[in-house]
Amino acid sequence: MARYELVKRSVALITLTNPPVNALSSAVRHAMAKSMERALNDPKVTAVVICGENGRFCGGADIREFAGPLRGPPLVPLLDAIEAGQKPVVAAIEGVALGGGFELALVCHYRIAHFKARLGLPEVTLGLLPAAGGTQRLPRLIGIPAALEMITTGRHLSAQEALKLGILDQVTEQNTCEVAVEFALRAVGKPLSSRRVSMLTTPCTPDLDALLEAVTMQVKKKARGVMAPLACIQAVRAAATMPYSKGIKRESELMATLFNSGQAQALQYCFFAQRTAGKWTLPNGAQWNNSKPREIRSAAIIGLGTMGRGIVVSLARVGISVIAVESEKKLLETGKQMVIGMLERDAKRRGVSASLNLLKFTLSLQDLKDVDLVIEAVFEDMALKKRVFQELSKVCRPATVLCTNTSGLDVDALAGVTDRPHLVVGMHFFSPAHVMKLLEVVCGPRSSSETIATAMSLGKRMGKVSVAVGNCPGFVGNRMLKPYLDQATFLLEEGATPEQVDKALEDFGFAMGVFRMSDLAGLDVGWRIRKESGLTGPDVDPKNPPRRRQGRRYCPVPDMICEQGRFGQKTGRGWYMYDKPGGTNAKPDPLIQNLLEMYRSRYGIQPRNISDQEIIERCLFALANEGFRILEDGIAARPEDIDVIYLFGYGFPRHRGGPMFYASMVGLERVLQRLEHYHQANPDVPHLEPSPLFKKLVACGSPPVQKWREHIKTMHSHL
Ligand SMILES: CCC/C=C/C(=O)SCCNC(=O)CCNC(=O)[C@H](O)C(C)(C)COP(=O)([O-])OP(=O)([O-])OC[C@H]1O[C@@H](n2cnc3c(N)ncnc32)[C@H](O)[C@@H]1OP(=O)([O-])[O-]
Repeated sequence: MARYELVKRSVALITLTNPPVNALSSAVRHAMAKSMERALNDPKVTAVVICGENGRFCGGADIREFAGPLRGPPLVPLLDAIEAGQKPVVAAIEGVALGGGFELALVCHYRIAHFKARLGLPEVTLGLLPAAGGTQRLPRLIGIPAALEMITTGRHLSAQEALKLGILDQVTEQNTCEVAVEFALRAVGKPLSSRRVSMLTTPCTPDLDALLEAVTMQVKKKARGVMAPLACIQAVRAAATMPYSKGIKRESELMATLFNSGQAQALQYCFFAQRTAGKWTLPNGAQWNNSKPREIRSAAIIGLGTMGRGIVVSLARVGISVIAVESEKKLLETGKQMVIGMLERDAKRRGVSASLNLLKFTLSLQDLKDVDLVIEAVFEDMALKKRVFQELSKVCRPATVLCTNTSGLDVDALAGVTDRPHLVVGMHFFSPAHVMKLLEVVCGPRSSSETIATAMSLGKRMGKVSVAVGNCPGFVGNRMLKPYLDQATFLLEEGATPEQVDKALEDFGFAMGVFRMSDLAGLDVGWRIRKESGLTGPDVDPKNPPRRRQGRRYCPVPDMICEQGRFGQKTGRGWYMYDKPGGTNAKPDPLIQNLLEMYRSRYGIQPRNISDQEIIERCLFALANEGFRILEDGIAARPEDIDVIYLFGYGFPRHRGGPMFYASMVGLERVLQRLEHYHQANPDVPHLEPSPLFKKLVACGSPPVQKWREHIKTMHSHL
């Protein structure tokens, strides 16, 4: 857990050995404490160097240990003892120094880092604050403004930036440990008092109150309802206004409040859920660590609409050659100009040169004969997509992987028209594809494990959070959206307004309420799908009772809105009104208010006051209920996968953990009761009927999310 060696006859080299990130587990803290004691007591030792094995200094406290009681020596006294020691201690930072790892570096008297190292205090992203002295030492070292920014955002710094800020003493391109040992030898005998960061005086910040106020407003706006950044600000204020001994107490009080909060649990759950999602597994035993992905050097995108353009950019910026195909010259030219502009802006932002030489634009599918992988991103029309896949079968070499970016159509039906169903897989990107992190990899029943591995690995390479899901209408994300959207429109019928529903959801933490989000996405897509499935339009049987379709409650208000040409932001009118087509500033529209009033009076609906609690319960419990059905049907393998999809694709607030985690935090029994209550009032809304899996989990005593998998026995796993 920590290796102790004597090098150059007088330097104690202490190496943290806790792969993969040398987290400060209880065993590591114990070994560190013993090693430090030995170094400080050994007269042969004149200086100490601390480093981490496998090119990684330290990833911080062991997050897995947060769930249980504290075992082993606490971190704070251990760090204090290092700083107070009479022999110079040098941190040799390679890879990462994050969280407690960064705080460990801060108590060392000197810090040397490899030029590729990254440093930071990401505790805030886990719902915590740097409570091993970080909030008190860092402001003393680099001043309040820079420390505040680092601590409240959790941003990782490059070694060069850390050097400029005065965090590091030296950055090296050579072997960091060897450089640190030489440095330590030179430091022997030099006075240490000015190197003990806790003894420094925090540099004075003019207009401290105004700065703290401005940052407070900023974090409140960015992360509505999130506690940790606010606690971080209070802790940093203590560094500016209190002596170290008092500041450290304040830091620890604030940490205690955060540590036991539901928000910290949710955020830590998200950290692990994101990593769990990458570990896909199929019933036949194939999984992430035994299936080899194909190497993808070249790809083709068919269709240069919004999605296609974003996908081209995502591929080209990670160095993959892309052939972009359109059906008409004009569309090709427009798409080309837009892609080039997007790539140039992206490259400028990242300070690199745009990889335009990787792009080729063509009108001919014949040009795709040698590519490794194709992603079809044409209009959402099954007949059109089938034609494209048939054509691809003829044109592409037999080993080319064929992917579809459909947002909900049957991937296996497309596989069926090709000569290689095993090489067909869904890659469902989210709009805008070069920005949104989520990728649903849709596994058809015939997709081979190698094909799935290839799509998952390509997603990772593009910086996406990829989640493997089964093939059913809407897959996971869009399938769950239906009950959520239905509940929102039913609430309008019953007396709510779009702005009231949105406000309740935004106060809950969503970046955007459901109606604002629908306006952004465009209302016409859903309208077309409803028309195609006979829910609205001329094909609806006139004998259908009003507000009912296919034996279920149905709200026609979204259709009425579309019939007026209100398709959302793009037409300047939707659930809200905007200054102009393409405008983003949503304002409540009196016309919508009138429409709702007329609609209610036409159907004799007496509007009632609807509480925010009812809005949240009906929208989010219906969402989670569909998640249980998805687990039952084997479309998602784990609740973590569903949560990750909602966090990265649908703006679900991270500090609530995702719909499934949120349901477990509220208490499954309570959610079940509320769903039963709403279902009784709406027996014609099947989405409100609690799923059998949900009831089973409650009957089993509502186990924590991580244990649900043991209770899920799907008849047919689609994964
Ligand atoms: C009083 C105390 C105050 C201090 C508080 C803190 O320090 S709070 C902490 C502040 N520190 C942070 O917030 C840093 C959190 N960590 C990271 O940001 C990244 O892991 C990374 C940048 C270190 C490496 O990225 P990468 O893409 O190369 O690798 P990867 O991300 O895939 O991880 C590999 C494996 O390591 C696991 N694991 C990782 N870290 C920890 C941990 N601290 N603990 C336990 N486990 C950890 C991770 O789950 C995964 O496990 P799996 O799935 O294989 O079983």
